[in-house]
Amino acid sequence: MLTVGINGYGTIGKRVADAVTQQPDMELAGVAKTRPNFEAQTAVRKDYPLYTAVEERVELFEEAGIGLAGTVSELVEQSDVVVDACPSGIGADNKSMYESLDTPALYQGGEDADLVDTSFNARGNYSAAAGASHVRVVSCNTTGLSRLLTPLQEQYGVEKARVTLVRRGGDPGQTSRGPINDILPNPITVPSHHGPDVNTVFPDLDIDTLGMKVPATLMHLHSVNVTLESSPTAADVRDLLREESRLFLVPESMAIDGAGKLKEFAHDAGRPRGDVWENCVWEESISMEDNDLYLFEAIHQESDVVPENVDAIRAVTETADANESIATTNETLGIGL
Ligand SMILES: NC(=O)C1=CN([C@@H]2O[C@H](COP(=O)(O)OP(=O)(O)OC[C@H]3O[C@@H](n4cnc5c(N)ncnc54)[C@H](OP(=O)(O)O)[C@@H]3O)[C@@H](O)[C@H]2O)C=CC1
Ligand SMILES: O=C(OP(=O)(O)O)[C@H](O)COP(=O)(O)O
Repeated sequence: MLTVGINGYGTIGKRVADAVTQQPDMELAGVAKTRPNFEAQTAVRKDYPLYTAVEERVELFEEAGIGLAGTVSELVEQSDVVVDACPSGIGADNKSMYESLDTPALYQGGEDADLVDTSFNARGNYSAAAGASHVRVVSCNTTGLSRLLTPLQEQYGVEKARVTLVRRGGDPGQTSRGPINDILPNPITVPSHHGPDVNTVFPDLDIDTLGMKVPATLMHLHSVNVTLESSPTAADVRDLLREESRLFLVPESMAIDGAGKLKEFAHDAGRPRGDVWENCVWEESISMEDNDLYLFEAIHQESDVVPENVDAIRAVTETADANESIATTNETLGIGL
């Protein structure tokens, strides 16, 4: 049984914590918070041992009537693996603590790639994380791109990928984010950070990316063009992608015209928090022009990295191979719409 601690209990951390509790080979050591807000209170309601991320703030929790199990270093000490889901840059600050307590750590996509031994995507490079001490689960967008490009590369070869990412401005709870009435090239420079980030998983893949931000919170949307090294039909590509467990091909018959209905579908399907762990590829959009593949896909930024974090825990501890881990994670979470 692997004991897993979660440091940073926000959008990503709380979802990873819930996912860990569903794994047959893992137990949650606890979660660390800096303050006794609604998320801390929810953790307590779920019986997750709560640790303070800042030692001097013990009193804040006491005043709020929240009992603490200890401090974050005690959480890390008793964990076989710690998942750092702190805001971008804080993971780097925490690295020395994980090292001093000799605990392997997973970081998220907001951290720099050079912080870690390897960046990680379960379908793309699972085995690269074997025995590593510091692993970065790539960002939501890079996770989505890696899942899509891996089967295309394996089956047809990728000559060049070009992707425009229409990014949500912030998550639903991030009230200070924007834009609220604009359409931004973001970053304005080309390529955006996503292409180089994909190269942390596939060093040799030729990919250019452009990013935008729009006034939406639900999902990101990718407009994808991949020049393949062979010329399958669109039907061939649909069949190939349909076989991928973390790609959901949105059928025309569902009449899902965008992220709003995708999220509604996820809620109707009983998904926790309306999470959509899979890339959502519109089946009708999959088109071939000579060697050029075109498609649209939507990525639920709050949740697609959650199964990847679970798999990365098994990858660093070498307790399962990629296929075993992906199958267990998919089954326990209920992945497959
Ligand atoms: N949201 C997204 O769409 C995605 C985010 N990521 C990446 O995941 C990481 C986390 O992002 P996200 O979950 O969105 O961020 P959030 O801000 O939602 O959650 C992070 C939480 O960490 C807590 N925190 C802040 N400082 C510390 C600290 N010193 N020690 C422990 N906890 C702390 C905060 O909670 P409190 O202070 O209340 O304890 C905060 O809620 C980032 O690297 C991000 O780039 C990756 C994919 C998608
Ligand atoms: O990693 C993400 O997006 P990104 O791949 O566009 O940087 C997450 O959606 C978080 O992005 P944010 O940095 O806009 O919160």
